[in-house]
Amino acid sequence: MTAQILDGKATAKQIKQELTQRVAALQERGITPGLGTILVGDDPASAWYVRGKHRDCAEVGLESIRVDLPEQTTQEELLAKVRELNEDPACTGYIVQLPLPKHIDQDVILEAMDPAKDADGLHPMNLGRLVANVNKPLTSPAPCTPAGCVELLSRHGLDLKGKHVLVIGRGVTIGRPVGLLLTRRDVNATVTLAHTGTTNLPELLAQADVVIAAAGQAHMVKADAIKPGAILLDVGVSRVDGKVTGDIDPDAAQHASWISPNPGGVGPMTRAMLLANVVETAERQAS
Ligand SMILES: NC(=O)C1=CN([C@@H]2O[C@H](COP(=O)(O)OP(=O)(O)OC[C@H]3O[C@@H](n4cnc5c(N)ncnc54)[C@H](OP(=O)(O)O)[C@@H]3O)[C@@H](O)[C@H]2O)C=CC1
Ligand SMILES: Nc1nc(=O)c2c([nH]1)NC[C@@H]1CN(c3ccc(C(=O)N[C@@H](CCC(=O)O)C(=O)O)cc3)C=[N+]21
Ligand SMILES: [Mg+2]
Repeated sequence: MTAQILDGKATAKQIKQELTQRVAALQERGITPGLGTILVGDDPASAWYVRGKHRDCAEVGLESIRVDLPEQTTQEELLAKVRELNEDPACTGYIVQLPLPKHIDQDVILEAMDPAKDADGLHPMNLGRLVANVNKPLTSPAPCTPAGCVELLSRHGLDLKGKHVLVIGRGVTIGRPVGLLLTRRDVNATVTLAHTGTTNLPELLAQADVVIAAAGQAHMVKADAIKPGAILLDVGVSRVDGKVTGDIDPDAAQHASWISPNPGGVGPMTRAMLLANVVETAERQAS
C-alpha cells in the first residue's frame, strides 16, 4: 500500500482563491478587512511565519498591520499593543505569534485580546464556545491548525464519522482544541488525546483509524506502529539539520491510506484558515 497525499498546498491555494472573491465582494460594499500580527523577539522561524501571513494577506486582498517588538518587551508594553489593536478599526482580527518570550505570561496576553478579533481562535472565550456549542454551527473563530486539519480531510472526501482519532500532543494551538472540533456533531469522530503522561501509546497507535501527530518530536510515529490503512496528519514541526521535519516517519506512507506531507500539508492549511477567520469576521460584521 502507498498512501494518497493530503495535498495541503493545493487545497490552501483553492481556499485562497475562494477567499479572494469574498474579499472583493466585501470591498464592493466599502469594507476592507485587515489582519494584524504581533511578533515579539527575533526567532527566525516565527519571523518567517509572520512574513508568510502578510504575503497571504496581499494575495487575497486583505490589509495587513504588522507590529514587531524586541525580545525585551515587557508584559505591560505588549498589553498596550494588544489594547491598541483591540481599538483599531482597520484591524478586523489579529494574532499574537507564539511562543512568547519566557518572561511574558501567554495566558494573560491571550485573555486581553478582544475575542471578536481573535483570528487564531485561541482566546478562552472562543475555546469556551467550541466546548459549549456542540450542536449548532460555530459563529466564532475556530483555532486555525485544528480547522485546517478538518478542512484538509473533508476537501479530500474523507468522512470521520465514527472513526477513532488519536491526537498526540496537548498544546493549546492544536492538540487540545482539535478534539473539540472533531467531536462536534457535524464531524462525529471519537477522540483519544495522548501526551507525555500516556503509558500505552503503541497500543493506541495500533488501534487508531486516524493519527494527528502534534508533539514536535521528529519522526516519532514509525511505519510499523500504525494500523494498516490509517489516515495520518503530520502537524509537528522540528528542524533537523536545518530541514523542516514532521512527527511522522515518511516510511509510514507505505502502510497508510492517506498522509499529509510536512512541509506541504497542515502548514499551508493553517495559514488559509487564519485568512478565512478574518474574512468571516468581516462578513459577520457587515451582515
Ligand atoms: N504545521 C502547522 O501548521 C503547525 C505546526 N505546529 C507544530 O505542532 C507541534 C505542537 O505545537 P504546540 O501544541 O504549540 O506545542 P507544545 O509544545 O505546546 O505541545 C507539544 C505537546 O506534545 C507532547 N509530547 C511531546 N513529546 C511527546 C511524546 N513523545 N509522546 C506524547 N506526547 C508528547 C507534549 O506533552 P506534555 O504536555 O506532556 O509536555 C505537549 O503536550 C509543534 O511542533 C509545532 O511547531 C503548531 C502549529 C501549527
Ligand atoms: N499565534 C500563533 N498562531 C499560529 O498559528 C502559530 C503560532 N502562533 N506559532 C507557531 C505555529 C506554527 N505555525 C505554522 C504556520 C505555517 C506553517 C507553514 O506554512 N509551513 C509550510 C512551510 C514550512 C517551511 O518550509 O518552513 C509547510 O508546512 O508547507 C507551519 C507552521 C503556526 N503557528
Ligand atoms: Mg505542513
